[in-house]
Amino acid sequence: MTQDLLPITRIPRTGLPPSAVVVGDPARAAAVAALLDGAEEISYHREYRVFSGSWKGLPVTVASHGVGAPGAILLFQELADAGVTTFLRFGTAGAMRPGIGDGDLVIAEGAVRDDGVTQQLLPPEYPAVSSPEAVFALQRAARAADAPHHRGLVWTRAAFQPGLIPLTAYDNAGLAAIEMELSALLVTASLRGLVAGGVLVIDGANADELVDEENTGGYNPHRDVVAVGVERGAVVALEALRLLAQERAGAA
Ligand SMILES: O=P(O)(O)O[C@H]1O[C@H](CO)[C@@H](O)[C@H]1O
Ligand SMILES: O=c1cc[nH]c(=O)[nH]1
Repeated sequence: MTQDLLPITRIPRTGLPPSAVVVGDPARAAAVAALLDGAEEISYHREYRVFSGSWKGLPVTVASHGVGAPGAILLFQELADAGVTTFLRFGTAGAMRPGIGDGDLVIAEGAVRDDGVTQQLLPPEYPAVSSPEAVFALQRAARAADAPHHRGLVWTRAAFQPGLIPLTAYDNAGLAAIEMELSALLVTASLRGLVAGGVLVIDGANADELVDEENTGGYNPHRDVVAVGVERGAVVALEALRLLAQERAGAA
C-alpha cells in the first residue's frame, strides 16, 4: 500500500511520536537523533529531515525546518497534522543583552513576531508566547545539565543580515536573543492548542553594536564554544521533552 505522505514535507501522516525537537539544520537533526536509542530516518525532502527514536524510553521525533519562518511553519503545520502535540525548537541565536555569552542557552518566554509569515495569518498584536510548562521543563533540564542559561524574550526576525536589523527598534525592551523561526512555532502552537517552547544556543551577536566584548564575539557558529553549547542544548531539549511527558502522564 502507498504510504500517506503530507504534501510539502513528505512526512508520513501517521506513526510519528507526539513529542518533537525541531531544529534549523538537517545536520543538527542527525546529531540530535544520534543521541536517541533506535534512531531511524523517516524522511528527507527539501530541508525537512525527520527522525524518530527514543530518549530514556520516551518516543521522540526530531525534525529540521531549514532557515526562515515561511518555510519552517510548513513543517510545524505538517508535524501537527501528523499528530505531534509538543514541540521544542532547539536552535542557534545571536545574543542581545550584555551578560549572555557564546555557548549559553536562552530559554524563550515568548517572541516578537517579526517572522515574515505569521502577519499573513493573524493581526500583529496577537502574542507569540511559550507554553509555561515548556519554559519550566527547559529550565529544570538546563539546571540539571549544569548548562549556563538565561530566560527571556526572543526577537524572531526574517532578515538575518546585520545591515538589515533596525537595532534601535527595541531599545530598552530587554530582548535576550535574535533568531528567525521561533515566533512562527509559538503562534502555530497557540492556534492549534499545542505545547511549544524554545531553547537557543548563542553563537555570537549578528551586529557589531550587539557585541558584548566580554561575553560574545561577532556572529560565528563554527567555533568550539558553540559546538559545546549545542551538545549541552540537545540534551536539555530532549530531557525537557521527557519532563513534559512525565507531567502529562501525572496529570492524566
Ligand atoms: O540554528 P538554527 O536552528 O537554524 O537557527 C538560526 O540559524 C539560522 C541562521 O543562520 C536561522 O535558522 C536561525 O534561526
Ligand atoms: O538569526 C540569528 C541566528 C543565529 N545567530 C544570530 O546571530 N542570528
